[in-house]
Amino acid sequence: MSQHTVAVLGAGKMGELVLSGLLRSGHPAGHLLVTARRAARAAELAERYGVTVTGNAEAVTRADIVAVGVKPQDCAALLDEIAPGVTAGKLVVSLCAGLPTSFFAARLPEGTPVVRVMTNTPAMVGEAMSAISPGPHATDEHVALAESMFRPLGSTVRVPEYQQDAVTALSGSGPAYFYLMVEAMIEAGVLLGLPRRTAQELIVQTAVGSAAMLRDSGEHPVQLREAVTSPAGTTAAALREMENHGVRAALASALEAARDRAREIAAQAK
Ligand SMILES: NC(=O)C1=CN([C@@H]2O[C@H](COP(=O)(O)OP(=O)(O)OC[C@H]3O[C@@H](n4cnc5c(N)ncnc54)[C@H](O)[C@@H]3O)[C@@H](O)[C@H]2O)C=CC1
Ligand SMILES: O=C(O)[C@@H]1CCC=N1
Repeated sequence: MSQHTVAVLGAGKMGELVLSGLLRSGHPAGHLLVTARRAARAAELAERYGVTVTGNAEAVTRADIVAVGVKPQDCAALLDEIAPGVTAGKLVVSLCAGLPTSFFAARLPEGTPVVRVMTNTPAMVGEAMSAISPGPHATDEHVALAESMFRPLGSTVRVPEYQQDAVTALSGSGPAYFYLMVEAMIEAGVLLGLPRRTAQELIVQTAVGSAAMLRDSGEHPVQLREAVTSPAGTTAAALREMENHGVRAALASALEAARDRAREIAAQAK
C-alpha cells in the first residue's frame, strides 16, 4: 500500500480521516495528495499533515488510487472534471453515501475499477466500521487495496454492493443514533436531579463499558440485557417504558428512512 500514491479528492471530515489514518499507519506523506475547494482548508491540511495540496486534475494524474470524499451532490461535477485524467490502472474509491458504483462507471473511462466504501466517524479514534464492495472492473486485488486503506481507521468488512444502502443506514449513520441517545440520557439525568457534568460522566462511561461488553464478551445483546434486568427491579421498570414508547419501532422506522434517503440521494444525483 505504501508504494501507492493516494489522492483524496475533497478532504472534508471523512477525507481527512482517511488521510490521517494512512499517515498513522506509516504511509509516506510524499505518497499522499489532497484537494479542497476552499483555499483556507487547503492551507490547513498542508500545515497539519505536511501533504501536498493540489487541484483535482493534477492529483488524479499523479495518483494510483483516487479516493472521492465529496458530498454525493458534488460528485457528478467532480467526476466530469477528473474523468480525462483517470487513465488505465488507476483505482477509484468512493466514500459517498447512496451513489452506486454504476454512477461512477457511467462518468469514468470504460474499464475503470471502482470500489465503494461506507465508513463512519469513529475513524477519528481508530474505531471505524468500514464496509467495502467491489464495483465494475474491481478485482480482489483492488478490494484488498481498499481494505489496507481503511484498516488503519478501524474494522473492515466486505459486503455485496446491494447491501450498501442498509449498511449506510446502520453503521454509516449509526454513531449519530448513539450520540442522540446519550444526549437524551444526560438530559434525563439532569431531570432526575444530577449535576449535568456528573450525568455526562456516568452515561459516557456506561456507553463505553457497554460497547466493550458487546464487542468482547461474546454474548448476544439479549443476554447482556437480561443480566442487568433483576426481577421486579429498576431496569425492568425502565425497559417497560421504552417498549411503551415504541423504541424498537422507532429504530426500525429510522433505519428504513435512512436507507430510503440513500436511494433518494442516488436518484437525485443522476
Ligand atoms: N460524515 C459522515 O459521518 C460520513 C460521510 N460519508 C460520505 O463521505 C462524503 C464526505 O462527507 P463529509 O466528509 O461529511 O463532508 P464534508 O463536507 O466535510 O467534506 C466534503 C469536502 O469536499 C469538498 N469539495 C466539494 N467539491 C469539491 C471539489 N470539486 N473539489 C475539491 N473539493 C471539493 C468540500 O469543500 C468539503 O470540504 C460524503 O459523500 C458522505 O456521504 C460516509 C460515511 C460517513
Ligand atoms: O448523513 C449522511 O448522509 C452521511 C452518510 C452516513 C453518515 N453521514
